[in-house]
Amino acid sequence: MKVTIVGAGNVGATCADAIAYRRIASEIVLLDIREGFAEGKALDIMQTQTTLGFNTKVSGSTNDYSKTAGSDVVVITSGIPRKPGMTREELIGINAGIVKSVAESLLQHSPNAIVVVVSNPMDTMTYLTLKATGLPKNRIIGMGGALDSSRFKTYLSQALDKPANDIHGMVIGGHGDTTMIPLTRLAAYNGVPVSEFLSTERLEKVAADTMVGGATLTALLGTSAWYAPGASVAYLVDSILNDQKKMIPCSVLLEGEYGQSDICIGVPCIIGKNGIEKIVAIDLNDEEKAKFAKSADAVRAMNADLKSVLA
Ligand SMILES: NC(=O)C1=CN([C@@H]2O[C@H](COP(=O)(O)OP(=O)(O)OC[C@H]3O[C@@H](n4cnc5c(N)ncnc54)[C@H](O)[C@@H]3O)[C@@H](O)[C@H]2O)C=CC1
Ligand SMILES: O=C([O-])CC(=O)C(=O)O
Repeated sequence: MKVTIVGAGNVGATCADAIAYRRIASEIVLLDIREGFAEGKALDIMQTQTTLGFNTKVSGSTNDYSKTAGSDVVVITSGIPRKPGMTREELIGINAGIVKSVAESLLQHSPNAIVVVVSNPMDTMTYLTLKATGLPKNRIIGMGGALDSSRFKTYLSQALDKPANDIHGMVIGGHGDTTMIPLTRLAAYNGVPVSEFLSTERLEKVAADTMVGGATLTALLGTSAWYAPGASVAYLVDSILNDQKKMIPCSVLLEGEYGQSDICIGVPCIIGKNGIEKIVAIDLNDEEKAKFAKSADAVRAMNADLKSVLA
C-alpha cells in the first residue's frame, strides 16, 4: 500500500517515520516545495531501516506529483503552523490556498485515494478539500480528534496516576482551543467512569488542559507540536490501510447527524478501507448537545471565510 504525505516539515516527516517504523504501508512518498527537503527527510528515515527493522520504501519529491501516483492514502500537512499567542484560525489566509492546490494536484495522480487533512484550521481545511474536490464524504477525513483524544487520555492518566492505555475517552467538536469537547462523562478507567475517582473540579481541569493542549505545546516549543500529531495520523492511516474499523473521532461532513448539516466537524467515526465507513451517533446529554451546537456555530463561521478561495 502506498501513502503520500505532502509537507515534509515537523508533522509530515514524523508521520512518515511512524508509518514506516510501524510497517503500516509498503511505500511512502514525502513531497514538499522546499528544494531537496523531502528527499533529505526520506533518506534520513531510510537510514533507520536496519537499526529499527523495517523495509518500507520511503522516497522524497520536490513538488513532482508524478511520484505520488497511485497512492491509496494521501495526507495533507502542508502549510504554516501557528506561533505562540496565535490561534489555529489565524492560519486560514495562507493555508487555504496551499491546501486547495495540493489536494487538486494529489487527486490528478491518485484519483482513488482517501484524503487525510491535517493542516490548520483543520475543520475548515477539511470542508475546503471536500468542496474543492467534490469527492464523496467518506474519502475526506480531517485529523484532529485522534490527537485531542490522545491528549485527553494522557491528562486523565496523569490525574488518575494510572496507565494511559487503561483509559478510554474521546474529544469531539471543532479542533480549536475553544471548540473542543472532551467527553468527561463517558471517559473510563478500565470500564469504570473516571468520575468515580476524580472530583468534578479535577475533571474540569483535565478538560480545560486538553482544550488548550496544542496552545500549551506551541508556547513551550515556539511552533506547534509534531510527535503526537504525527503518531495520530499514523494511527488513523493504519485503521484505513488495515481495515481495522477503529472508532476514531474525525472531522467529517455532517448531513443531519448531531443536528448539523453542511459542516465538517469532529464526531466519532468507524474508520476502515473505505475511509469514513460510519458516523457513530452517541447519546449526548443536554449540556453536551449545547456545547456541540456552539462549537458547530464557530466552525461554520470560519467556513464563510472560504468564499474567495472556493469562488
Ligand atoms: N490537525 C492537527 O491535529 C494538527 C495540525 N497541524 C498543522 O499542520 C500543518 C503543518 O505543521 P508543521 O509540520 O509543524 O509545519 P512545518 O512548517 O514544519 O511544515 C510544513 C511544511 O509544508 C511545506 N509546504 C508549504 N507549502 C507547500 C506546498 N504548497 N506544497 C508542498 N509543501 C508545502 C513547507 O515547506 C514545510 O516543510 C500546520 O498547518 C499545523 O497547524 C499541526 C499539528 C496538529
Ligand atoms: O496547536 C496547533 O496549532 C497544532 C495542532 O493543531 C495541535 O497540536 O493540536
